Amino acid sequence: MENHGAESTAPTVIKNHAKVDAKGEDEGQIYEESILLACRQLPKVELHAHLNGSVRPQTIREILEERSAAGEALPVTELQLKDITACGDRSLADCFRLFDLIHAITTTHAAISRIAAEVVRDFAEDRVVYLELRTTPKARPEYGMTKESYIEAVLDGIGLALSQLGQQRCTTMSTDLSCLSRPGVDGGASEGKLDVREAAGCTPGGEGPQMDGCCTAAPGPVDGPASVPSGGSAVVLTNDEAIIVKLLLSIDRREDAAAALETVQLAARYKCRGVVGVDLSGNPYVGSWASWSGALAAARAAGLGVTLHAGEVYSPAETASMLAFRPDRLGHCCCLDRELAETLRSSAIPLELCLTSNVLTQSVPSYPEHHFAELYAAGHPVVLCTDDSGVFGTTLSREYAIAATAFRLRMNALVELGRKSVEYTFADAEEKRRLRSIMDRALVTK
Ligand SMILES: CNc1ncnc2c1ncn2[C@@H]1O[C@H](COP(=O)(O)O)[C@@H](O)[C@H]1O
Repeated sequence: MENHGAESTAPTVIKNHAKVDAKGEDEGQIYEESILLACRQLPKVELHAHLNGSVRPQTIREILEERSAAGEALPVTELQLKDITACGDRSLADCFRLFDLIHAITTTHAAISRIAAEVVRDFAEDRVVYLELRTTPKARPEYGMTKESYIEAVLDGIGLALSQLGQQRCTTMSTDLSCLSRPGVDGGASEGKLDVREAAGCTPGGEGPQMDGCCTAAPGPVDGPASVPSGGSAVVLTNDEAIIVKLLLSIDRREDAAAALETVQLAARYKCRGVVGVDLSGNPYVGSWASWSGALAAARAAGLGVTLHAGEVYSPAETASMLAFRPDRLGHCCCLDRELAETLRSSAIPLELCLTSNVLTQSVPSYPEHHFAELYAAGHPVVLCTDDSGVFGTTLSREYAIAATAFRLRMNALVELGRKSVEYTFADAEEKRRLRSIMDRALVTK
């Protein structure tokens, strides 16, 4: 592996406060701010992000305020709210208790749409050019919600964000080139600037997204090379860098075979609306593989991508069954014995790796000891992802900055990581071509 080669005149060091508190100051040092800023300028691919885990803490507070103002009894106590909105070390078991609390708050179609819209905007702001968002469809009869209407609410939110992103790009062209400058998840240090060539592709009011089949923010006819950022933290976007968003439907491990099959059937039905695959997730201590394997085989037969959370805890028999199933991708794989690790390596199944999630939940002991290092060095296909950016207080750029520091990767190695990630997406051939060309330009200019 290579050195990242960052300049280091009086660097601002970002610390992981949870680790600082627990283990002393130096262990909290995880990257320099200059590296984070550089990572924010890289086009990136996010393949493992759970919708309700990516919710902004502020949104949770605001939804509760609205419910309180409407005279509703609140589903969480002050203490629980503090727990949800504080990012830090938590055991996996704590995480799943937290997700139940978040679900008790985000109960309505409006809340789900809002969260989906915000999550898409946050990833776009972080220069994610391709996002596969995943969520578990939920039926809540008391709120008039079916699994189908839940999916519609998510798609509405994605569509709203894409249309807003498209409008911001186009309407601001004539007046203010810094229109994409808005507070970011971690402080708003990045600014978006539009390439003037976009002007030719903009219609007054902007173009809306195409939610029927393809979820892309305002693609325009201009296809020119990316501008080289003039310095600082400006992110320069060109029209063909508009974020592409796809949806995966998750099967929760608490669900039985019938519920899992229902999710797969919904995913197949919503293929024409941007649903590209199915995920198996949820508390790894719950349920058994045999309950969902039939539904997952049906997903594959229906032409859907399949990705599985595997080996988040040590569960060798189940992990062996999952590897034998040969899904398109796997998430985590933190706890494998030597034999399983060898099977994984020879399978060449791409891995979605979530550094901060795994460290904070103590699935791996520290960033430098994360299995990313070994797999990356061995040339195994790996993709850096956030998992639950709201719950773990991270962004994809931050995960890249942590990887750059912990594994001593240069910027071009990170671009190459993003470029390879394109091959593991569930995007179609044309979308992959477009994404490859974005990555290639970044490789040349960084
Ligand atoms: C920390 N590692 C993890 N391991 C396993 N499953 C996880 C997870 N993080 C999130 N989820 C899954 O995603 C749901 C929240 O998003 P949605 O309501 O579906 O949008 C959680 O309830 C859990 O099932």
